[in-house]
Amino acid sequence: MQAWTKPDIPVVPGPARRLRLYDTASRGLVEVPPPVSTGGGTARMYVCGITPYDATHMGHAATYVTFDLVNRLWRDAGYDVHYTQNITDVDDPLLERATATGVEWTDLAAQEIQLFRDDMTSLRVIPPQHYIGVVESIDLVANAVEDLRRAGAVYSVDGDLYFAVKSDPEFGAVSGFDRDTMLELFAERGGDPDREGKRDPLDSLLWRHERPGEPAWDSELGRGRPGWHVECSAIALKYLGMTFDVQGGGSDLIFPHHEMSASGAQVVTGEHPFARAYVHQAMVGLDGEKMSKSKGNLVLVSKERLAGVDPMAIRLALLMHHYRTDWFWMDSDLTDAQARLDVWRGAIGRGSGPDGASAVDAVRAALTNDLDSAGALAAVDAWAEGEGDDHEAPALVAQAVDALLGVKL
Ligand SMILES: Nc1ncnc2c1ncn2[C@@H]1O[C@H](COS(=O)(=O)NC(=O)[C@@H](N)CS)[C@@H](O)[C@H]1O
Ligand SMILES: [Zn+2]
Repeated sequence: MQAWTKPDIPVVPGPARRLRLYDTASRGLVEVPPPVSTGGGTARMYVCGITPYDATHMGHAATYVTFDLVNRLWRDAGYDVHYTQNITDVDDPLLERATATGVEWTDLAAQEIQLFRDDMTSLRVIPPQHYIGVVESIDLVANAVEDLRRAGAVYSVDGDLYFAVKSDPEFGAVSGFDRDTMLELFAERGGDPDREGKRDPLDSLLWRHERPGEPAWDSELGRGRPGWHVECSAIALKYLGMTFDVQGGGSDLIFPHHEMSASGAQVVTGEHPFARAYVHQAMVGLDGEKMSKSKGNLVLVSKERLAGVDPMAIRLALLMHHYRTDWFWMDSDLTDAQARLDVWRGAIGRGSGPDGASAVDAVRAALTNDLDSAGALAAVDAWAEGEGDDHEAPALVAQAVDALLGVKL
């Protein structure tokens, strides 16, 4: 699937810093890639993509901007970034929305994916090298299910194929949740713990056999369509391989999705871990509730753009919040962000300013410390409000704000 236009990324002089991120699995900061990475000069990341409807709300945007910071910091440190992102362009919620709105599910997916591309382009998010839809990967996913079957991890319930979670000794290592929490979240997030005939209520659907009126594809597994989690195991394994550096997504994916995707890949390969670090964006809400399609309380990037809001102000509004702290979207954030943008643009228009190299290092220090974006913004604020006679500073700071924060001044 076609991704989107890559923004230009200036090279910023001065020493880069190594990135540490909070890893959900080990509940601590980890350096990614590890200092003596076996991967040489490459850094590999998989970020779960959208299910293409109601795109792109500010929760989606927060997630993709967060992992764009990781991408930018790795490039700043000289890594060759291998970035893969999927698109869940066939799944129950998409089919339900298409039926509810009386449109062909393929048309809904196509228009929402295009909207997402436009939004990502306007927010200057660097596109993944591999932007992979499930529909174009049916054989890849079916082969992964076949691999799981050969590993003895698959059984059938009335023709639907399930993953036996007990086949992965590492199951539970991603989330660290207790069983009750797992059962509750599994039921809330698309699982079917109470289905008759399952060996373990937590076993997850790998392949849904064809039902009348539902899309289905021929495969060695029979006619049907993929379950949700295995798609991300299969796509990450094909385009990144095992033990890539970062598996990213929102915190609502910790369980079951990232747990199951990791387990599936671990059983297919017999290796672990699937990812070195599992990194999660906290939830963005509106008026006291999580922003989500099911609630319909969405603030869309495209709506703000069409209303004439500068996408760089939207990006700054997102960066005002730490990625690991749940927050609520406020229109006042946008006003504050626009004001900050005006101050910064004014400051780089001056002939000189305070020492540029130390301001840039302060931005690098904040961002590489678990993406302390608010700290990075404060460092630029301090530079913009200061006085000085460093004539190279305005250009240098503008380059760093563009390359590291993704904000074009
Ligand atoms: N309110 C929110 N705040 C922060 N992130 C969110 C929010 N809602 C969704 N996300 C994140 O946005 C990304 C896309 O969400 S999604 O459209 O529902 N799609 C999916 O979760 C699957 N297609 C992943 S394979 C996911 O990483 C999800 O965790
Ligand atoms: Zn995923």
